[in-house]
Amino acid sequence: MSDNPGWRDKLFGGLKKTSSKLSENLTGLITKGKLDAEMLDEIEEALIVTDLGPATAAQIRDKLAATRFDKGIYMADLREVVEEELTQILTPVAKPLEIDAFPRPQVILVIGVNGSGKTTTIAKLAHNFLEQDYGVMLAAGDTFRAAAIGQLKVWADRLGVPIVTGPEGGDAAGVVFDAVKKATAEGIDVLIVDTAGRLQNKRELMDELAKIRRVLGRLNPAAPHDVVLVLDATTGQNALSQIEIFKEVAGVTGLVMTKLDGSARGGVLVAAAKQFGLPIHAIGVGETIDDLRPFDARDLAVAIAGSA
Ligand SMILES: Nc1nc2c(ncn2[C@@H]2O[C@H](COP(=O)(O)OP(=O)(O)OP(=O)(O)O)[C@@H](O)[C@H]2O)c(=O)[nH]1
Repeated sequence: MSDNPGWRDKLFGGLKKTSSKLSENLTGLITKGKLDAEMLDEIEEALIVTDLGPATAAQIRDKLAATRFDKGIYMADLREVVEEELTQILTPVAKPLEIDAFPRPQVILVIGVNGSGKTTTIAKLAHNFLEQDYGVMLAAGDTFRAAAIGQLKVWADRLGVPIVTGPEGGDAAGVVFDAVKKATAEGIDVLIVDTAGRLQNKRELMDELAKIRRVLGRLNPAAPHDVVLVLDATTGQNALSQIEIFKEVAGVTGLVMTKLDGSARGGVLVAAAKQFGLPIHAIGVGETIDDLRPFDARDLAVAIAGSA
């Protein structure tokens, strides 16, 4: 990935809202007294009302109970435990998208509700793969909206990568079929496929994704190699129900969370990791092409705990 020294500032600056929310909830609870059961309850409740999720809150409570009970506790101690536990939850899921499919191309289906940052994420992924010298092609599988096709075309032009499109309202599986054939013929390494994000009509979406899968499977039984769900951090707990639904309709293999710059709800990434254990490939920290970063567990833990 390109050297973009500003991204860390963006991540830490962006997650400031999340960490401040956590501090606000916790500061009032820390007194000079020793850590007792009542204080543990209050800390757990304060953690639950952030977006980290009840299971993470319970884990942090247990750790505090095991290591600090009946001892004096300060905000710095609490931050340290939060950072440690978040690192422990996030480390196993931090997995960049690797291009290792043989035969090529590796087919990456990108799914997510409209507005989640799907198109921008596709462009950012393409940019990252180009920087690693992979040949990239895009497929406009969201045939439902002309705007989606147009937007993806603009990115393809900007990046200088080929794109396969079909008419608005056309058959998405047909576009994907053409794209795989073309990508194979041209020796492309990575084919990134945009898909429709119509959760309003779950049945239709499920049918469409199933059809895309069938068509892909006919050309290459290993495809799609990745099914990446794009989630918008600002939607908070709603992101968790989206994972639930898309897992059912599309067989999600990994996550990208966007808009971690400036969301007070970034803690939801931890809740997602704890609840689903799906790989987290990358995070979006802004609107420009360089703003997709590989997911680093410790950085995120430190940024949320505010312990930097
Ligand atoms: N701040 C910020 N904005 C982002 C990020 N990722 C995407 N966006 C913005 O979010 C908006 C929606 O992004 P799109 O990529 O168009 O989202 P989409 O899911 O394809 O949405 P539709 O085009 O409605 O299907 C755009 O204004 C993007 O610039 C991010 O990581 N941070």
